[in-house]
Amino acid sequence: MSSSSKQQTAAPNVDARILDDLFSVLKARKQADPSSSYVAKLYHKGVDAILAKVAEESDEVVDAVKNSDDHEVVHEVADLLFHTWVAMAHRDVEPHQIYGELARRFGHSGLDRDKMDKALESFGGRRQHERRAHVKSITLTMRDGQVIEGNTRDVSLEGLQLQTSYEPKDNLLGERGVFEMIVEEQLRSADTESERPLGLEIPSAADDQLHVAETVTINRSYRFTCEIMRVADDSLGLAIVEDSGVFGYALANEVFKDLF
Ligand SMILES: N=c1c2ncn([C@@H]3O[C@H](COP(=O)(O)OP(=O)(O)OP(=O)(O)O)[C@@H](O)[C@H]3O)c2ncn1[C@@H]1O[C@H](COP(=O)(O)O)[C@@H](O)[C@H]1O
Repeated sequence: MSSSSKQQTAAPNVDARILDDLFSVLKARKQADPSSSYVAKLYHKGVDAILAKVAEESDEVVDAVKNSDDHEVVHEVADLLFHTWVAMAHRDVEPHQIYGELARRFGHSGLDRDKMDKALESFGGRRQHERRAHVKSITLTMRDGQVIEGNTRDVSLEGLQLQTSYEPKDNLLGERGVFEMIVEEQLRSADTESERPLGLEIPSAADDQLHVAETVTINRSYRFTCEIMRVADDSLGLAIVEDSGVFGYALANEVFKDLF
């Protein structure tokens, strides 16, 4: 057994977290010797071989559901999920992106999704598949008490684009902190004009404590580690750090509820 596979002897989670456990192993196998690992051998054979297995397992799931017992269905669905995860690892698509997309869709039937997609298309269009035209006012209170006004725009599920007139912008770059997305349940009604301000305080680089100036009382709040980064020559973004897909869920609820 190769040393890297020895490392995976810890008992796996027997719930959905197994998908994350598995993905960690699949990522580790990118450095493994193909002779010691089925996954490494697949990577070595290349993307066509990986996709051929996904297609093969998909056919086997279809056949099992139509003609076999539950045990066989479970076996083949596990094969399909596994090989799909290998394809994702090959593409460096992380599980949380899938979770975030499913969260975005959560609670909306297929019809709602069409409606949602249509609403989004008329709402400044869907850019790069995940981008949503979306403006929320934001108040940044620096550790020295300086207040910076801005707003979030062009939101993707990985982060928020931050626009602020604060200068020099470079002073904010690289600052890490936690920001809280606060979702106002009572404002869900479609006829409520709501510029929901988000409270955000960026600490000085030396201070990782963050006191979020909560600016909206809410039913639900989510805290995310973020880092200020440059997203274009003249604008900043809040990159969500180590998000487990909850950001996508919170954002989906916060953004899409305006549309219904
Ligand atoms: N979950 C799996 C997993 N599921 C299926 N497989 C392999 O995928 C192949 C499936 O091909 P086939 O469908 O042709 O084989 P089969 O399933 O036996 O036969 P049928 O389903 O066609 O009837 C088999 O070789 C299985 O062993 C897997 N190989 C590895 N993993 C995981 O990946 C990790 C890394 O594996 P290695 O890289 O080999 O160490 C392991 O620790 C596991 O957690």
